[in-house]
Amino acid sequence: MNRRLGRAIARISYLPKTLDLVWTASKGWTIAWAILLVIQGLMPVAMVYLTRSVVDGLVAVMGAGATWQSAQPIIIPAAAMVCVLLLGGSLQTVMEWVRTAQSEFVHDHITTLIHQKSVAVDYAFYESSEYYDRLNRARSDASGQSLSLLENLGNGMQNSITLLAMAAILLPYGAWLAVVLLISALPSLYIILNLNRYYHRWWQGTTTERRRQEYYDALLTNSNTAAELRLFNLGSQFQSTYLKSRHRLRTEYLQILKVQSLGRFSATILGLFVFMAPLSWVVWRILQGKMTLGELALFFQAFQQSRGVMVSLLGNLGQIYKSSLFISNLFEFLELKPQIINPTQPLAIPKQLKQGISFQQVSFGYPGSDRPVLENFNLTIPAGKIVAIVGDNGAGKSTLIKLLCRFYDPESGCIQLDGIDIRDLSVIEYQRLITVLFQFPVSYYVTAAENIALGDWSATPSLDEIELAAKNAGIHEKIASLPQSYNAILGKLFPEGTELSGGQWQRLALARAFLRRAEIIILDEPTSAMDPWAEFDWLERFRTMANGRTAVVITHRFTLAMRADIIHVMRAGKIVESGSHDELLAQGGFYAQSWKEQMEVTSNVPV
Ligand SMILES: Nc1ncnc2c1ncn2[C@@H]1O[C@H](COP(=O)(O)OP(=O)(O)OP(=O)(O)O)[C@@H](O)[C@H]1O
Repeated sequence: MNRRLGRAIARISYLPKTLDLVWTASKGWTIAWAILLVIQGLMPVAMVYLTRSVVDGLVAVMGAGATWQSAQPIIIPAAAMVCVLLLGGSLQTVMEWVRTAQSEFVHDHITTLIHQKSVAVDYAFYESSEYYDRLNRARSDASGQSLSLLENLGNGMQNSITLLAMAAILLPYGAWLAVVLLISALPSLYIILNLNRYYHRWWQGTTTERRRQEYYDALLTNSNTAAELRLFNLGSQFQSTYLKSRHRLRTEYLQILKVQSLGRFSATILGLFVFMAPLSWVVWRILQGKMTLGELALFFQAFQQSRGVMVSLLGNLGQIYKSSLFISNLFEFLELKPQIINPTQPLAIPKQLKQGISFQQVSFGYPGSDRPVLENFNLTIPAGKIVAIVGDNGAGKSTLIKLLCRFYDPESGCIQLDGIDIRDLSVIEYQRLITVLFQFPVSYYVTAAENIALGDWSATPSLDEIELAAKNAGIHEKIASLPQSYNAILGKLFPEGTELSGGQWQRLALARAFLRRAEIIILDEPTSAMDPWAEFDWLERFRTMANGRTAVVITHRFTLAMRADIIHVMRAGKIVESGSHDELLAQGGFYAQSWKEQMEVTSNVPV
């Protein structure tokens, strides 16, 4: 019970934060919205008063005989009633406009916050399914829920204003009427809050399942999977998995809807019963001649409207509760704290590497895994050298790179750059020293020039610099042959885009690296999409770029590894052999054996 209360309070505590968020996103529109709310809140009360004046006036006219003179007192309240009705109609339109503008601003603000957080969190988050659940929950209609919360808060206030004013009107007829009205609301309130909590718990618990649906939807509709899906005839298989999952969620959701509808229906019936009691009392008073017909009209309108307002106030409270449950997901996401943080007093980054990089007694295992990938691991990468790391699948090569890029920190031991622990350096400045050429570089669907400029975007490189990088990487001719040359959009996602081959995308990535001019170059199977001739050409270009810089090449290709100054052979998280190509061949160990096998396979001739 205490825990439930604690959780409820924690969620309600997001309310001021949500208001702050909406306020920051759209100050002017929010003020306009608040003014409109107050005006709209007072309008029903005005209507009730005017109705009484009109009805009492009519009764008097009918008593005195209908003449122009006796009808005069009715004209002003009747005209005022028409004005209030007209105002109500036009305010509704203005309110819609204000709400739409406000929602646009709030949506953009929330999206910006989510984007900022997604970029700021550790890379490690992207390797955990829990993160995706959180992101999914945070994104799920966050702006809609914030505005719904605000709207319901506003409507709740508007309804409260109306209700208080109505209560004031009813008070002369007996305080018990207001009490009846309030008490009748309690069971409904309980039902509404519980239903919302139940729905949210279900929604939260099914996040992974909804993500699975999105995954299968993407498999069925994505260009990456289109070829294999057709060849392996996987369409019906994926569709059936998708539909099974949809069936489960749909059935559960419809069940919840049923329970919700029943709950709301019971609340309405209860409210109607409560309404009967005061109404019977009024009818009885009129029969006794203790109330006028105008008072009957006033009472009926006031009580009927109060009941309507009460129902909608309850709805507001339920929605506020529901939205705060959903918005808590957004704030929980925004509160995620990165583990890779800057030191309070970062040391100066070495201008040029002199000694190099060294892994010292590094131990590391992935979060949630009890098996370490590296244990007391030592490795030296001398400055200005090209070092290749070869090894079988799962040996830990990529893990090594992730540690070197500071995507993760070691559990023990350290990685040093010219003798400085990289944790003592500013993360951004340190990562600025590194260029990584991935096996599957990102294909940015922007222009060719922008694709290259992204290598050093903050320096706003000139077209000459971009062209030089493209020439160095051997992709200039291809770009120049496109009708719009460097302004050509690449990829097929957008109109008039030109698709490149895998090897051409890899060359474009090399051009980015040329432009970045980083001190440390990391290559993760960078030539996997190239034929041997292209690879040879690429390697020559890479050597030009790497000249004097420190490079780490991860590869299964021995034709690539053999060009490195030093080759390390990695197996099961350990370096088992080190040396130049010739030295390793002479050792006759694992490298020599693998070399022989690979040469036999590629040439089909025993070596
Ligand atoms: N994000 C992760 N979470 C948990 N375990 C992981 C993660 N990434 C890799 N591993 C595990 O760590 C071990 C080393 O993986 P790593 O990717 O470093 O190997 P690799 O040498 O690069 O392999 P390959 O040559 O196949 O790319 C493997 O057993 C793998 O299952």
